[in-house]
Amino acid sequence: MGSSFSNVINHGIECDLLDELRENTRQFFKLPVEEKQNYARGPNEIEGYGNDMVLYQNQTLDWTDRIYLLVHPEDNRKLHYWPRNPKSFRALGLSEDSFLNQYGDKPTMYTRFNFYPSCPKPDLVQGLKPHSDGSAITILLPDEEVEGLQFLIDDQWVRIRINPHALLVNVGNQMEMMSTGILKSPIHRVTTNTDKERISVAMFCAPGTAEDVGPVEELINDTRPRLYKTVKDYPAIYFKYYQLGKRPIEAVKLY
Ligand SMILES: O=C(O)CCC(=O)C(=O)O
Ligand SMILES: [Fe+2]
Repeated sequence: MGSSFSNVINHGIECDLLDELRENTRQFFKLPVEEKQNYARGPNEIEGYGNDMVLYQNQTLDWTDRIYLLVHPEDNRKLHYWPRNPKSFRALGLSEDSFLNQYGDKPTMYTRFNFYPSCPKPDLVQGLKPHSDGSAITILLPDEEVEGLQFLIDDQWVRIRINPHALLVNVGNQMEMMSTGILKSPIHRVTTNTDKERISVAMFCAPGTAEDVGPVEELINDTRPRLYKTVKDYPAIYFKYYQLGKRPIEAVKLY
């Protein structure tokens, strides 16, 4: 089976709401740095405003600015990281259960708002380095006008064309693990533009970190082996490997 992602068009979410989400994302990144810094990621935190944590010398950095928020479970939200400005940010459809209400007992959903400034040297630096997502499923709302997202398919980078009304659904590492490789989490990256900035909003959905995540027993048989370990808190493994430039899913492969 090839890489697993698809553009979903009839998703039932109002286009106006998606446009509003993009508009709020743009407005947030246009705020003065001092105001955005009010939501700055604390040391050793993954949530908040800012770029990658720098953990290693020679770590590849991305040409992007972002804010990353835990949305589910609701009780664990850290609201001091949630922008007060633009005003409607906190009230957005994000706070509804539209994506996750059938997703187990205590699933997690993080939302990452990405801003890629125009870049004078797009051949030297990427907006987001090649990776596959650590989620089970990612729902991505890309920029409605500026391209940049590319998937690695058969060793070729394939660009995703703009479809302003589509949500892109992407399989993450945890779905690859649970499906024992039937669904593969594709490698993707974001390129930059010399004269255009770009935004996107990525919602990462996954089982709760206290859950055991690994191949579903019913899928294992003589021809389909158990390819992955069963682990708790895969995101912790993911973050450690990712910034080293290694493929995190390698850490949980059995062979
Ligand atoms: O900006 C995009 O289109 C993709 C973002 C992405 O891959 C991510 O945040 O993991
Ligand atoms: Fe991604």
